[in-house]
Amino acid sequence: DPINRIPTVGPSLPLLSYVGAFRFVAHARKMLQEGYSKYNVFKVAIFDRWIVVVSGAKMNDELRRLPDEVMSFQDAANELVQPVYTVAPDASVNMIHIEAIREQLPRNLARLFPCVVEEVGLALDDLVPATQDEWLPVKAFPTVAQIISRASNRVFVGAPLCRDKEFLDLACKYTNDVMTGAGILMFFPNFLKPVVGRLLPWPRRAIRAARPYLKPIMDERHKQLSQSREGDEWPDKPNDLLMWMMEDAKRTGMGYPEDLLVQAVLAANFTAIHTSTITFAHALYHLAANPEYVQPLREEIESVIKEDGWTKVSTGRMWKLDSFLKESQRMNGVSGLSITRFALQDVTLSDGTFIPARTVVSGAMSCTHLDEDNYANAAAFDGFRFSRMREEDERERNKHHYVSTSAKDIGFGHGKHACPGRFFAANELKIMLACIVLRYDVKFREEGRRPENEWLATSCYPCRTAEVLFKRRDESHL
Ligand code: HEM
Repeated sequence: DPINRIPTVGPSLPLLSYVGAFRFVAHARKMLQEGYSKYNVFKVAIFDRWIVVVSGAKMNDELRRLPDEVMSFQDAANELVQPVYTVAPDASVNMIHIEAIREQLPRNLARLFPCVVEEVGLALDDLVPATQDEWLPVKAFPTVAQIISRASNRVFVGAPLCRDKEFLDLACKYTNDVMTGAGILMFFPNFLKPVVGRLLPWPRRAIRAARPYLKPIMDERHKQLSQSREGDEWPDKPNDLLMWMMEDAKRTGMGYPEDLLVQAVLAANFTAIHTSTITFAHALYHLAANPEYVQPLREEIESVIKEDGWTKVSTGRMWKLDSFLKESQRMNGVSGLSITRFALQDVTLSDGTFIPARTVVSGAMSCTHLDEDNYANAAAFDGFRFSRMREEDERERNKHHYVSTSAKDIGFGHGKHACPGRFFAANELKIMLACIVLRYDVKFREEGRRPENEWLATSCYPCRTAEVLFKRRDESHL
């Protein structure tokens, strides 16, 4: 097997590779770093396959440039997540939510911005009811997940459903179940995945449970849509992902595919909640552990809002806020890997490495982000690293935005398949961080100490049990 010629981190003999796969679950970060330091291209074992990992910015660029017919993004997602069994059977084949996330969501961001500001404010009122008198301990990770799912669903299905606690719990649980399902299937060889996949109960249960929440809304909209002619607007027509998908379905001759729409709403929740929750909790922990960032952030946010109000455009002038989130994502990320692809044919890389067809290949994200060749003092959190770069060099002014990607900066992937939800995610996370900075002081009980990240295979979670202490600020001067 030509894959044996690629150097391995961990044991490489057939049975011993399972030992490597177990080690990878607990020590992925170390093993990726070991491979990155030693090799241009290396492989690690997971339970059902090898993953070939490329090292460094140059190789990331080479990987992302390979066309879909050679290195496929979608086939990699299918192989690793098995979405037909873990996400939703129909929405994984007919991905109407991806089309809407790619096309309509970015176009509507400015119009939806005030809705997200309102929803985040209301969610904080409910979930973080801190006073000025004493510190309120808040279990940060699940609280962030609730806020993210509420704000995201404001844009996916609108109010009041986005405030329904049971619907949001369902969406968050579904997101975790998708990850559990994908984790379970990884233990089985390819020929058994369809058998075991069909036995996973969660997607079916979630689709059944979500239907009664969505059906009345969809029926009402369908009625209105049937009565309106192409191009006609009805007063107060909702402007959200569900509406865009329903219009698309009508336009493309699918009619009113009820079940597909329910699945697509859930699938959109999966893509948005998991990644955004992890990313925001990482940033919140940096803020709580590093109070020196609070004042400069407050000054920037307050002065921009005072001058120009709070809009998508004015938020673009909050360079420090943007930089803080980007730096947090550089240091932590959601995964040790990015730009993950599946070879549909044999490929020889520029360094001579031969990759046989049907191999999963990926870029070493965390190692790229912590490489001194790419970032000075890379191991240190420097919240205003990117805003300084924009200020110091005029030519750099339009680079280093949170949403920009490059071969050195692959937190949102890079190239044709770079995350299409990142423009929305960046807005949402900036609104959340700004609201928290304006309303509260935050800290950890053990001041200045950020809890260790929890790596589970390639996933890089912030500590999921940590409490952040919140105290409401005196806002009478605002
Ligand atoms: C901070 C939060 C987020 C992070 C860190 C993130 C990260 C990523 C990454 C690394 C990829 C793979 C890119 C590649 O391999 O080149 C991706 C793809 C994707 N993301 Fe995100 N994402 C986030 C938020 C979102 C949100 C909020 C949505 C939806 C509204 C979304 C929708 C998608 C979709 C649909 C894809 C697949 C793209 C394709 O099919 O080409 N993401 N994301």
